[in-house]
Parts: sequence; structure tokens; C-alpha cells
Amino acid sequence: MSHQNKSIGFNLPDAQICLYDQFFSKEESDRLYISLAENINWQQDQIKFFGKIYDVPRLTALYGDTRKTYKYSGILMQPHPWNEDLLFIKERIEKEVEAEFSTCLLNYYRTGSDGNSWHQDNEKELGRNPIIASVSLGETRPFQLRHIQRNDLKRVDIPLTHGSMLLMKDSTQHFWKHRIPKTKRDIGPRINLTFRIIKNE
Ligand SMILES: O=C(O)CCC(=O)C(=O)O
Ligand SMILES: [Fe+2]
Repeated sequence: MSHQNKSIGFNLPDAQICLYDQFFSKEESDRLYISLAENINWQQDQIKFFGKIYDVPRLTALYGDTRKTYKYSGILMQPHPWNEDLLFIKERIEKEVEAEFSTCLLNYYRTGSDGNSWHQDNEKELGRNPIIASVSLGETRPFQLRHIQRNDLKRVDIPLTHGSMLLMKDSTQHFWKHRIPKTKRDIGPRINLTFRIIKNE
């Protein structure tokens, strides 16, 4: 039996975004969450901001084809090789999306004090119109988007639930910034995986 994934498109100017809720079943999502929390090599990154060094407010990890290095926030990252869970997730996405991903950047938001500030994923290694597939596990957090030029457009809030997959492509990264805001609410942890295509060799 072939299984049909339902997606919701967001009609945003200068963007191509769609969301698949329950892209992974509850059982798959629970299993993946536990396994990734335990088995991924989570690390604490730091950023330099006006000459001072700060911990990034989340844990991260880079996995993928080991020839593809990735430079973000000014740091050159060497990926860990794919593991079984990541290949399972990647293959499921690739069945739905016409793309082959080289790299996965993972984020672990331990509490509401962890977040991801406004940015565009527009590093030159990603090429001109990057496709990014973003899987969420654990606590639902809002994914917020804002257009970088048009202040007539309202901010968009997309709740990213356990087992969902958000797809961003075409000019999205040129015109829209996104973030995961921090919150004072007492919430549980969340794991996010963003699958990307790195063009360098
Ligand atoms: O956690 C998320 O949903 C977003 C992550 C993100 O924007 C990124 O890693 O570039
Ligand atoms: Fe991002």
C-alpha cells in the first residue's frame, strides 16, 4: 500500500514553504527522539559577538557526507558520518522530495531558554536557491518568519510539531529570515534536523 503524505502550502510572496504534519508516525517520532538524544554527538558551539565569546543557546551537531565541509557562523565544520537513524529520516524525505541531501545540521533545544535567532540560511556552499528539509521531534516550538524588505507583511508563525517536516526552497532564503524564539514557558526539549545540500567538494 502506498502511503500518501499530506502537506499544507503557505502562500507567501518570494517564498516556497510547505509543511507536512505527522510526516513520521507518533511511534517513529518517539523512537527517533530517544535514539537521537542519546546517540548524536551533541556539542556546545560558541560565537564571537563584538569581541566577546558566548555559548550558542542550544546544542548542535553536523552529520553527512564527510567530504562536504560546511562553514557557518564563521566556523568551518567537519561532519560526522551518517548514522542509521539519520539515513532512515533522509531516505523518507528523499522519497517525498526530489532532492538528495548531503548534510544534516541538528539542533537540540534543551529548554525554553534555548532558541535560534533571526537568520537566513544563505551560506554560499548551499548554492543559489537552497532546498532545506527540516524535521522536528519533541516539544512543539513556533517557527517564525519575516520578510526582510516588506514591512507590510505580517510575521508568520508555524508551529512545528513532533514528527513534522517543513520544506523551504526557491527564493525563501533570499527574502525571509526565520527564528525559533526563546520562551519563559516551562517546556520540554526539542530536536530539529535540517537536511541540506552542500555543493563544494
Ligand atoms: O529549529 C528549527 O526549526 C530551525 C533551525 C534552523 O533554522 C537552522 O538550523 O538553520
Ligand atoms: Fe535556519
